[in-house]
Amino acid sequence: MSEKLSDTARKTTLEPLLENGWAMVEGRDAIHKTYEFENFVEAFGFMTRCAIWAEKWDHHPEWSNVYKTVEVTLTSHDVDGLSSRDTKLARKMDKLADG
Ligand SMILES: C[C@H](O)[C@H](O)[C@H]1CNC2=NC(N)=NC(=O)C2=N1
Repeated sequence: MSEKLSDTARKTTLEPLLENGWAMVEGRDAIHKTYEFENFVEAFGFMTRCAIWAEKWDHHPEWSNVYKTVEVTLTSHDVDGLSSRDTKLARKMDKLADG
């Protein structure tokens, strides 16, 4: 359990993500990103690496995969909105997607 992101945290931790391919989801306090990979194995490998961190941090993405595309939505269900667990997981996912 944590708290919804404060206005200050939205400026310091959310904005950099919004400049790096993440976007607010319409009608929800949630962020979304579409990752494109070379092929299915790269996409599924990314999901496997993310899943290990998600489980370790007990924070789980809403996501789907079609061939080499992975769609990710992050929000914190327990606070019904964005928390620092979402920005932390988003940064990790961006790192894992890079290599
Ligand atoms: C009991 C357990 O800690 C909760 O169900 C966790 C698990 N993973 C979660 N993931 C996300 N995205 N939001 C949550 O509120 C959440 N809660």
